[in-house]
Amino acid sequence: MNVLLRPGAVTANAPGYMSGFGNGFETEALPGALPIGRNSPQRCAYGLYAEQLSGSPFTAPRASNERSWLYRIRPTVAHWGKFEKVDAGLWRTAPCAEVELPPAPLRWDPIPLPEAPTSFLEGIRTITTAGDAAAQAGLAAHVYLVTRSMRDEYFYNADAEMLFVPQQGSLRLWTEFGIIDIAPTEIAVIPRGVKLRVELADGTAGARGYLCENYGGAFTLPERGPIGANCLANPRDFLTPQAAYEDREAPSTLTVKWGGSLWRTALARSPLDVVAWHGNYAPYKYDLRRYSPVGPVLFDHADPSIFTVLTSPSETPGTANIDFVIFPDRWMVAENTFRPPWYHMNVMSEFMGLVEGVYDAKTGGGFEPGGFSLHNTMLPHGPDMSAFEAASSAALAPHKLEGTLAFMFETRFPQCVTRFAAEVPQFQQDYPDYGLGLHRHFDPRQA
Ligand SMILES: O=C(O)Cc1cc(O)ccc1O
Ligand SMILES: [Fe+2]
Repeated sequence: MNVLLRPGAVTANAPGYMSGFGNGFETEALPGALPIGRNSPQRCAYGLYAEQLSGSPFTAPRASNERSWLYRIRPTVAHWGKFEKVDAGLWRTAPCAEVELPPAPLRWDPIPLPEAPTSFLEGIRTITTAGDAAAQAGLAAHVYLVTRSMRDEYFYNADAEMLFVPQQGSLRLWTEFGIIDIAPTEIAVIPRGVKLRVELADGTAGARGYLCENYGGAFTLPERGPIGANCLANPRDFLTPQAAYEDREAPSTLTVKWGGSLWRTALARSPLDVVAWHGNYAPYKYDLRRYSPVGPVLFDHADPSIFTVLTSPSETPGTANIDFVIFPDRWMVAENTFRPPWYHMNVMSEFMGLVEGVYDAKTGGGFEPGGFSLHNTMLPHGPDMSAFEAASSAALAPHKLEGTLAFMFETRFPQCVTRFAAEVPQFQQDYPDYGLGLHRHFDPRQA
């Protein structure tokens, strides 16, 4: 197995990563900490405890069976004090029908970082929820705002797997499995039940990004079908951290998101005490700039599913609980084609964000990096007037879209807007009208 250092950061204390999507990894921070050829020796090396973390039912088919074995200073149950419910701030969980808005396309300006010191746990702002967390179906789409690191504060999410999409500022995720550094244009996935704390990277005063809580089937790579064995997101570009542990005695807290609420207990030590682990249930990161898009090379605009990075399957084939789709740099070459997204209505609902640049369907302003939009189930949407007028009269030479990165959380479920999102000043009151400006071009005398 390849062991890689973070590209561009080959220093003695740079976290190390292992390459590959969904591999059976093995890694140890002390020599000999990992039992060889067995999971549960009578006594583990260094006096460690063995603990299994099951991300799928024991009996799931091999292709979706996920578990890891963790060798830790104490088992998780020894970190288990009395939990008290704490204020979840602006974090919401499906089902959450706080407000009812008329059906319309919705959009928001970027939400600024707060002045007050705000940790990752305090800085979650839920924008939409969909499905039902207890039924293990659906998602929540959030913005996170971070201006202070979690130090002796630890967290795990029992409700959902978490997909981080940084938009501004870098984060260091200290997880039970090792350390993950992420910056804008990268993503990280933290599986359900994995403990972590979220730090601002050195030199980062504040960080903002998008967070998708996936209540359903774990994210996996989409099938490539006739595309074949290469392109889109290639498995070797997914990086999982090598084991790293904290042996720290200090007054600490552990917060657990369980059943839509936050519960907290006091601890006397860090629970990130995993010295070695093996298995295929582990956090990972991926640089979206390594995505190799495949698209129309002669004419027409293909469905955005060609740009799927990760998919959370449902029980119905082809009907995703969530598709995570990106719109990265790429050449536009289609002949005699309206190249931006077409006007359409979709049974899947579409939450979109913009990491950087300009999105080709919205060139008239208003969809800014850090902003986001919601085109809900079966609601009409498409290019704004500026994008339509330019694209329908442009000379169709090959043209490169550069410095751009939009993304979509697309789900089979309708998305409910939270009260926060409906009342925040960044909610664009006039966006529902953007289509009204599209001119009539119809002339029955001219084909
Ligand atoms: O609505 C959007 O902007 C996302 C989108 C992009 C695209 O190229 C085709 C369909 C689609 O929903
Ligand atoms: Fe769309």
